[in-house]
Amino acid sequence: MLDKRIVDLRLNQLEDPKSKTAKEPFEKQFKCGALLGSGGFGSVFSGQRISDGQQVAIKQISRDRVQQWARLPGEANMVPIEIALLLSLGGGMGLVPGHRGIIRMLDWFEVQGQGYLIVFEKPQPCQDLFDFITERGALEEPVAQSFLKQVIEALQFCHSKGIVHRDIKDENILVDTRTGDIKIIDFGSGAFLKDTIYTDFEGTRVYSPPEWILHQRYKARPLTVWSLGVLLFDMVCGDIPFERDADIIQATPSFTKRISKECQSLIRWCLAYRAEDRPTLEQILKHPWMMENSEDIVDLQEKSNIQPSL
Ligand SMILES: Nc1ncnc2c1ncn2[C@@H]1O[C@H](COP(=O)(O)OP(=O)(O)OP(=O)(O)O)[C@@H](O)[C@H]1O
Repeated sequence: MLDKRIVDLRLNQLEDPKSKTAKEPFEKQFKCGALLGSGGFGSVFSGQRISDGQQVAIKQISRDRVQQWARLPGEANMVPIEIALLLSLGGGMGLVPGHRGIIRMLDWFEVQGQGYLIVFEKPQPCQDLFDFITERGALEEPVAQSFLKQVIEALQFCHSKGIVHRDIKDENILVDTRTGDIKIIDFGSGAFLKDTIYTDFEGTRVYSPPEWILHQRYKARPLTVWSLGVLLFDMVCGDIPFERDADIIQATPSFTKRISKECQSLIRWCLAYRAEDRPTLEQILKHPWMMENSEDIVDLQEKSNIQPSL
């Protein structure tokens, strides 16, 4: 984890490579606050936009930890693939409309010689789904259904833009604890979508499918659907189904809570051993468990302890 003092120093040393286009430097536009979380690729801080006080999240990425780079159209320099993917997803910068289920990138900056800063919207109040489940325990099935539906709709949008996330898990989903709306974050392990085989993977092993564990090969869509099976199990049981490689390749989840037959059947379908036996995203949305009456959010709040505010 990076020391806050060092980060402050870094923020003070910022140079904006696009200053030719009269863009204000980072430190003139944003104030950096407390550490929100840190992981494989960097650290995320809360912050504020100086012009209007809007709450933001600032992700600091060290150059030496970037695994994948991409070239932006018309630019000579490479950028971390997370920036390229977020630009393709639109929403925050430029004119491309985004999707309500995907976090909006408000801006990004290069820190000369050191790395990058990405500024995101920060829903208020919000909590990542890992913390949400840790605090409240397993979710009621209607709440899990609402979250899964929103995640799938956001993923369909990503796929329609030619992007695969590759690291769907509870830590990468933000919950607006007032409304129950979710947003997918962290495209740092993502890629441009292709129909052929991938042989690289920087996502989370316990969410990865048997074909990756056994052969280090996978296709994007069945990998995504497997991770949704792990996520759905995690939501309704309060923890992930598999910890060890040996359990992943068995592909037989043991339910630790009383879960409806329909929900179990959907989880088992997503966690089919053979990639070709798993459902598509469209088939998941049409599964009988997903078609069960989803109550409106007021009802969800009553059922699930979603708090009016934290
Ligand atoms: N826009 C945001 N608003 C609020 N919190 C956020 C936001 N983005 C990230 N966070 C918090 O910071 C944590 C880390 O974010 P993120 O996953 O993007 O970083 P990372 O370095 O790629 O982490 P990892 O390597 O663990 O995936 C998240 O789990 C979440 O708690």
